[in-house]
Amino acid sequence: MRIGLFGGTFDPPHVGHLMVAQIAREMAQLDRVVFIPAAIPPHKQHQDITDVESRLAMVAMAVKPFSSFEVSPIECQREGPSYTVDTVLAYRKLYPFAELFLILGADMFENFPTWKDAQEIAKEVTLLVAPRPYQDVDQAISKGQMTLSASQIIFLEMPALDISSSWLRERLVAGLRVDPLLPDGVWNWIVQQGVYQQS
Ligand SMILES: Nc1ncnc2c1ncn2[C@@H]1O[C@H](COP(=O)(O)OP(=O)(O)OP(=O)(O)O)[C@@H](O)[C@H]1O
Ligand SMILES: O=C(O)c1ccc[n+]([C@@H]2O[C@H](COP(=O)([O-])O)[C@@H](O)[C@H]2O)c1
Repeated sequence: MRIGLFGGTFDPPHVGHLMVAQIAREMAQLDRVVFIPAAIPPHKQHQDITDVESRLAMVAMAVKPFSSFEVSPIECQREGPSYTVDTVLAYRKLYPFAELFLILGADMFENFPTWKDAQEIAKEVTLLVAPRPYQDVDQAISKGQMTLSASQIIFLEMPALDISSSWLRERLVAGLRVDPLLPDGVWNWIVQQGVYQQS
């Protein structure tokens, strides 16, 4: 079994996330891609982040049409910062013989060496790195303080998609439409729940 783990804040999930997951699935022949919303993303200011139940609900809606995609609440059930090493080791325990992959954008790849127990993570997974605009991956590699062999990294072949949750949030808070860039159902849910309405 080949499992892709795709962690993120997903505040909100967008079509960029779905396309990255699709290309990862194709290029690494993944049987499953597991989207894992971080309860407390270690490198983000978490007081500004939408509650994890709402993000989990949005991701569940986003993956629904895709039979190989699923969402896991594993990081929502843990106390404290959502460290990827804990998630990877939990999956290793659940699936001792699976090939594990970690999907991440080039921005995250750049600071991967600073993650908690990055070496431990790198022992367990192959990294699937998606391009992001303005992010030079070669430079990211040379900046890294840890050595990853070429066989530990697969660069996803796709155009860099200039879509981010933060830009979508800015528009949502301003009351502007973003539905063309949201997965099916997510826009209606956001409007119904008033998730990004300014208080
Ligand atoms: N458009 C995109 N192209 C490639 N990778 C992406 C894209 N958007 C997000 N990712 C990757 O998906 C993972 C989860 O990202 P996250 O949920 O933080 O979305 P984001 O759009 O980067 O959010 P924000 O703008 O709030 O930082 C990260 O590894 C990130 O690099
Ligand atoms: O484990 C870490 O030290 C670590 C540090 C920074 C980010 N991450 C993970 O990287 C993923 C993307 O993070 P973010 O902040 O872009 O949503 C998410 O799953 C985070 O938990 C993990």
